[in-house]
Amino acid sequence: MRVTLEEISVRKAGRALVRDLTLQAASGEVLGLIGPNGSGKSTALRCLYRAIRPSSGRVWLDDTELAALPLRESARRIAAVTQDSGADLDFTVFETVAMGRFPHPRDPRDTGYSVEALCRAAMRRTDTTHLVERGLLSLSGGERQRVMIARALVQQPSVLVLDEPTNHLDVRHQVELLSYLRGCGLTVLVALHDLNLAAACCDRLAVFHDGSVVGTGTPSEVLTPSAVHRVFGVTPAMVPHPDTGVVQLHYTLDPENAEGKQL
Ligand SMILES: Nc1ncnc2c1ncn2[C@@H]1O[C@H](COP(=O)(O)OP(=O)(O)OP(=O)(O)O)[C@@H](O)[C@H]1O
Repeated sequence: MRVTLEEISVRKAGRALVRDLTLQAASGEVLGLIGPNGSGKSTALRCLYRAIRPSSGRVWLDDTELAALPLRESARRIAAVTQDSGADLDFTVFETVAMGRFPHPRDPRDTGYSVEALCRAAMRRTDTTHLVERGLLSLSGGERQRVMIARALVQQPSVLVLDEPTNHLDVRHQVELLSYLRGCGLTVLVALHDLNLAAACCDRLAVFHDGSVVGTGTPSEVLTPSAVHRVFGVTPAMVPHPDTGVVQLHYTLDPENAEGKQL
């Protein structure tokens, strides 16, 4: 399913959070959203999973305008894993994962077995089976994040939206998740801060800066030293990955640079 954000603007308290933002992910493409803190990545994704309504512009799923779809219908097509997903849900892991079926009408012939099988498969994929009886609130940040990804998979969407899905994950689970995203065949829009993971995982990247998209292209087209310096204010060294050839960034830590700067 193709996803298009067309000239989206979002205004809050008299300020534009994103401005005239246009973005397209082809069907089955993994599109990475990268950019500094506050550049508008989450705001753009929120318009897609309908947590906020754009002040102007349109969102399309193939040729259907998102705003014309009932919420439940769009929830069948789009699953979102957000930065704060599940932070306040007092349910067991299994109950939480099973909530992914909520947008789907219940088939009267469904004995519950197929839903359970779907949940078990999603928990196996996200390495959360051993947590099945645990309360969500008792989990670590990374465990909870993997449970929320399992819930999104159980939704069986065509479009997967993930906002910083790796931020609590250890390196093994980061690699497993991003490997899954690369091969899953769904249209994926994923905001990532780690540019090396973004380069390894994504077919194309959209670079956000100050509420606008300032560049799109393959990782090697977009991640040039000058572009990274312009947008992020750091100058990395670039080397190709020895096995895949994908561009990788290396940073030099310079204490001189930090003097007088506010973090
Ligand atoms: N509800 C809101 N009211 C006012 N300003 C907001 C609101 N939500 C977001 N913003 C502001 O909009 C800008 C874009 O925020 P957004 O969360 O989209 O950025 P981001 O690129 O996802 O950042 P990060 O990488 O830090 O997650 C920021 O300056 C943020 O403070």
